Amino acid sequence: MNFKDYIRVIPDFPQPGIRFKDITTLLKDGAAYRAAIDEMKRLVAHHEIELIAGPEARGFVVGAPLSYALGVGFVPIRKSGKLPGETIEADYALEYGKDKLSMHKDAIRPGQKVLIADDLLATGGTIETSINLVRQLGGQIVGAAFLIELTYLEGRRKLDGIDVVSLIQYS
Ligand SMILES: O=P(O)(O)OC[C@H]1O[C@H](OP(=O)(O)OP(=O)(O)O)[C@H](O)[C@@H]1O
Ligand SMILES: Nc1ncnc2[nH]cnc12
Repeated sequence: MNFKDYIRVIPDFPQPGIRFKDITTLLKDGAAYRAAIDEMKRLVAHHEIELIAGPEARGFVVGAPLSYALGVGFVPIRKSGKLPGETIEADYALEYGKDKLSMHKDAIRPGQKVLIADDLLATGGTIETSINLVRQLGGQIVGAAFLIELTYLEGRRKLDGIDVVSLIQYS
């Protein structure tokens, strides 16, 4: 399946100059969505994974089905002010803005092997900060998996030493 055919590119969203990769066109196609998750599962199959962590909101629509497929837990990384328990937080910047991410302090047991999952790797700001939060809680990052990678933004550079896989690349 050519997954790129299912992604819609919208120019100048959410701000001028950004070519937004819209995954809703893939998500609404049941066969394509399932095939994409199955393929991501195949790409990470060599890792020993105990938990998947993914950032709100699109990281949930990739990370949660992947965790179901692998039979492991899912931990949400949320924008600040959304999680009800005690949290740790960190500021971050992404391709078109900045925000604050948070995790529950008891989300991860020290030493747990965690795969980070998100829909898209752009500058890597979101994932770098997600990884820092997971590590702060004692989690061991075993890899990072994305549906889409914007290779021209070189987000991988921020993920030095981490096995990064992506299903679709834009260069
Ligand atoms: O590599 P980066 O430059 O950090 O950009 C990638 C991030 O940007 C998008 O999230 P966004 O903050 O737009 O939130 P959403 O998932 O709630 O739409 C996307 O889902 C990634 O998490
Ligand atoms: N170009 C882009 N399209 C969709 N989501 C993004 N997140 C960061 N950059 C993005």
